Amino acid sequence: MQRTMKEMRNGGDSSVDVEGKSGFGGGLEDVYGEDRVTEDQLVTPWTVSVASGNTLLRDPRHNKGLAFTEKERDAHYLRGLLPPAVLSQELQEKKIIHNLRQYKVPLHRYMAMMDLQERNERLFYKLLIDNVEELLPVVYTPTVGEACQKYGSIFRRPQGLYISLKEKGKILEVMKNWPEKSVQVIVVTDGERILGLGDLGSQGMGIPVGKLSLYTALGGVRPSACLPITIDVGTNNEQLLKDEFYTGLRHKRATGQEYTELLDEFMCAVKQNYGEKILVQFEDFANHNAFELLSRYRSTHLVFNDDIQGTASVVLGGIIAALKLVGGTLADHTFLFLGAGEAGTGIAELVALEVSKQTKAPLEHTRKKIWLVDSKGLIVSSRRESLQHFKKPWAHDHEPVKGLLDAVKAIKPTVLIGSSGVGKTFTKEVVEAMASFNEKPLILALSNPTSQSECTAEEAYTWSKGRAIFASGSPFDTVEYDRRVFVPGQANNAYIFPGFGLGLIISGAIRVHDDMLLAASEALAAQVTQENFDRGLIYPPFSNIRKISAHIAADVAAMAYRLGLASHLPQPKDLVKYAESCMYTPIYRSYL
Ligand SMILES: NC(=O)C1=CN([C@@H]2O[C@H](COP(=O)(O)OP(=O)(O)OC[C@H]3O[C@@H](n4cnc5c(N)ncnc54)[C@H](OP(=O)(O)O)[C@@H]3O)[C@@H](O)[C@H]2O)C=CC1
Ligand SMILES: CC(=O)C(=O)O
Ligand SMILES: [Mg+2]
Repeated sequence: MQRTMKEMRNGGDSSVDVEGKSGFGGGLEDVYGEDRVTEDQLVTPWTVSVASGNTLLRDPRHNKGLAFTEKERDAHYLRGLLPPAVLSQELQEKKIIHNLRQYKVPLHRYMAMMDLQERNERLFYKLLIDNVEELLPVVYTPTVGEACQKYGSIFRRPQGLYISLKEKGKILEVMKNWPEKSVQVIVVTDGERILGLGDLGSQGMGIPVGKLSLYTALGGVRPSACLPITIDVGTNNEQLLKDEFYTGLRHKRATGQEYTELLDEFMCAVKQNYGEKILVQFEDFANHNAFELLSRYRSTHLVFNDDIQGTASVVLGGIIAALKLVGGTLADHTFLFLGAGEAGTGIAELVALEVSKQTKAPLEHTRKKIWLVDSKGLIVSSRRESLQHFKKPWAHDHEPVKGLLDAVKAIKPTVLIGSSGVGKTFTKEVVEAMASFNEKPLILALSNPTSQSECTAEEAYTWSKGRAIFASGSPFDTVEYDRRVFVPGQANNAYIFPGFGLGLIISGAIRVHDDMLLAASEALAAQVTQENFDRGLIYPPFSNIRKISAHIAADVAAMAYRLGLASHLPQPKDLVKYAESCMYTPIYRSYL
């Protein structure tokens, strides 16, 4: 139904003249009952369909704040609703970054960024893209971890879609409540393993929201195509269950059939609502569900587990690049992991796969140079019977070894990878041992957030006497040691998933294949320049991430075509250019 502008401004009812009528307490008449209505009275919430005037200013997707031009102010009933000054997007950006820098507490910066995202989406993304190295630690790890821990008390406006056990049997209906119809990527969590912080239940929503912000900022996927979802089956976090501000279901986690049925209904609804090619990224599920979900849905849906597969791809990319610094081929190296869960075994398997492809040796053989330590010690064959299925391939013949230090001394790895979620586990003795038999030990402390990092950059460089090649999951500042400046890299799946997802979307891929992960690793490694290597880096700087993502997307898409998994035909000639041309840019549009 077409409405006049006056109707829209008056809330749609042309018979109501709001102006001039006095009401309660000396103000205007409470025409819509907003002041008097109680929760028991029924009121229909509704909104106008054409954004103009105040509605336009309150619509984050279209709001430009003071950047609305004089003509736009006239055309869209904005006169008087804004102060007279007209500010360019660049000037707005300058003001916001200045304001952000005044906040000394990282969580306050996070909240200011979330407010901006809810107020002016394009300005939020422009700011994030133009200041990516500065703002990534704010909207992503480490600050997003603290935000999730405190989500209940900082919660203002809901972001993303909540699907809880209460919605069982009507998930498709719930999904239809989401306002966007052309969704291409869903990031979903059930909140059970949020970074290295454990079970945060429904408060895990910060993670899909943060990851999808990166899909847009780093990978150029349109914000309207991104849907963050949290599945709430309860929480086993006693503190949250007692917290009066907790936002989720207040009972223990559902497991077994109840859990499986809910997830199954969810996965069916996703396809019914958004079609065959919707990408579902599983994020921060506990490992007892993560492997199972991936294997259940990988042959029926376009699914990707970021913690298992994205992490594997980013770490393999870093190791391939690091060979330029440490020497040898991938097959020459020996790997030891602290942590044998999603990240640890995911990386281990992809490294073994790449070595197998390079050397033509069978996978069972290439796994032999990869060792993992879990909370019970080195994974060895005598433990095989009691091991979870994803650890079994790594149970090699060796006498039992309890702690990490003894494992390092026994295995003598050239590459040490932390994926335990437990901070401070790469002790001085461990790093010194690595440096005692490696000229350039490669040390990756992947656990997030910073508090859970296996060691700091400073510790890695100092304890190895400046010889370690180091990267970590959460960022560390540069370190000065022995009058040299060391720049630690960030080994984080944020390098991979935005470009990887873009590659799947632009090729119309219908399934994810391991060869696509290998293609992404190689594309990432190829982006490391000699200048980066000269500074000891094994990852390119995040400031180039859009270009990096375009290259990753192009190579992932090329692999999708090669494997016959692409449905977007014909294949574009120049996939890098095509990927770039598909990327969302957040500059303001003209509304004239
Ligand atoms: N940098 C990045 O891009 C990424 C980083 N991560 C980080 O990696 C960490 C682990 O994630 P994920 O693999 O999914 O978690 P999981 O829970 O799947 O695995 C954790 C593993 O660590 C082991 N572990 C726990 N405590 C100790 C200990 N004290 N000593 C030795 N081993 C221990 C566990 O042993 P057991 O099996 O015996 O319980 C388990 O094998 C998290 O901090 C996460 O933030 C994850 C994904 C990406
Ligand atoms: C980075 C990431 O995905 C994690 O720490 O879980
Ligand atoms: Mg994760």
